[in-house]
Amino acid sequence: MRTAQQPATRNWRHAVAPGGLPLAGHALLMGRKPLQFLASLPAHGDLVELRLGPRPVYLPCHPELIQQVLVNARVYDTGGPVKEKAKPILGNGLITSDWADHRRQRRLVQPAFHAARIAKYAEVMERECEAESTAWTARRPIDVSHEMLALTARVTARALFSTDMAPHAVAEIQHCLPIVVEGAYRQAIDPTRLLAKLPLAANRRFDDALARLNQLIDRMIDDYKASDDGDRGDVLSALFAAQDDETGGTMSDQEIHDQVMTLLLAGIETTASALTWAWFLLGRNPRAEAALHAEVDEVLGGRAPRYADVPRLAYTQRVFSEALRLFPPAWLFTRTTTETTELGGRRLPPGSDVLISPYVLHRDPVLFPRPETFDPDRWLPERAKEVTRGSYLPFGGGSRKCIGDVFGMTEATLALAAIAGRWRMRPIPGTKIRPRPQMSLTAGALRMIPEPR
Ligand code: HEM
Repeated sequence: MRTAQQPATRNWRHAVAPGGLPLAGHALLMGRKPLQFLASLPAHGDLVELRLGPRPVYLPCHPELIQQVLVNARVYDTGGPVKEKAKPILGNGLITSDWADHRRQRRLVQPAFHAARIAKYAEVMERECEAESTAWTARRPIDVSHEMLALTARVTARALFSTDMAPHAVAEIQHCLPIVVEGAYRQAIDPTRLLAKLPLAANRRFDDALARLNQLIDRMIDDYKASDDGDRGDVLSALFAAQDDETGGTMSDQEIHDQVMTLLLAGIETTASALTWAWFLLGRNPRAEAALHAEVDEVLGGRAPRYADVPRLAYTQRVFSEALRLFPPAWLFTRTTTETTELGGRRLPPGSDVLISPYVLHRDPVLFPRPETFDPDRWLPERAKEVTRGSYLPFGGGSRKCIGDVFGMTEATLALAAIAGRWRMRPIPGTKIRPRPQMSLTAGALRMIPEPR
């Protein structure tokens, strides 16, 4: 019998995932229907072994085992083939650095995300959310995915670089980022590593978009260094000002470049995907939509939301938290063991790949009753305290927990409130979307009709 709360001494249940084939293992199942396949595995054990080709990989399904992996970042490092393929794109920044260097980098980048800086970035969020919510035409259908991506690209670009070059940078990022994200994902899942070398139009587009993003970041860095503005209140200024408490060291231009690229790739599509899912879910749940409208009307009384309103937009935040539970943008991430270790009573040799899937965890009926139901009030304080510790991980955990969690939550709360204050987002009957497990768990195009409220 599976239960959520179990003593540490219990006998963990191990299983090999069913359905493996002699050579391919579970690679075909993972390739075809990764979400359904992975979500079926907790029923088999607390730690499930699968094979992707010849390599065994491990999926811890119990929150306690997942915590063990996340908090022990030295033994469970971010390694393996996926990271090697990400390095030419992201360089050596927070996502790609190994354990020892990551600690130093995190000390240097963290100040850019302190509360006082977020308050400054929130001014950009307020402006951009207001601009987005006033740009639509009543009853003219929009692609919500496209709009949310444009919004989060503008917010992130302007929070990173608050200069006169911002409008150009925004357009360039909006154009290049989706191409780079899509290409990076294709490379990440290509076991042959040949795809990237073929003379395909898609590869040329990817190379061009990546080169343009790199040039843009270099120009922003040169521009900052040439100016004597000091602290402009943007992320770039914070990265230049950062000094390591332990060593007194600062970041080189190349390191700053790599962090900026990392922030662009980690911060834009994730928040946009979750916002898109939130609108999709609200469109199918009139009661939740009505509760959102009621809160926004009461707190804002018809004006645009401000950063200071965020704590009072509690239902709005619960809507976003629940969208993150059902459709966590980071649906799968990996760790690789750096030494022999033991997980759930099983010996893992060095170089073992471990998969962490917030999607699997968040849809486990043992952890979340009626897991498929969109119920923002799960996150009411009195109900949220019943949720098993470590079972809700939209932002990961341990020392590599998302550095942009508060940034993303603030941005999403302001975006939902600004739009819900003006519009009712009506679904178009017959519209079918399904989650696309790519770099983020995206929705693809989602057409909805904005109706004035
Ligand atoms: C709703 C939006 C977001 C979600 C769901 C999300 C999710 C995550 C998750 C799960 C991780 C951990 C991955 C791992 O452990 O391997 C992560 C890391 C990271 N995220 Fe986010 N993220 C979001 C928004 C943002 C934003 C807005 C930014 C920046 C502006 C950002 C920047 C980063 C960075 C730099 C890392 C690497 C942190 C490190 O290793 O120290 N994310 N994110």
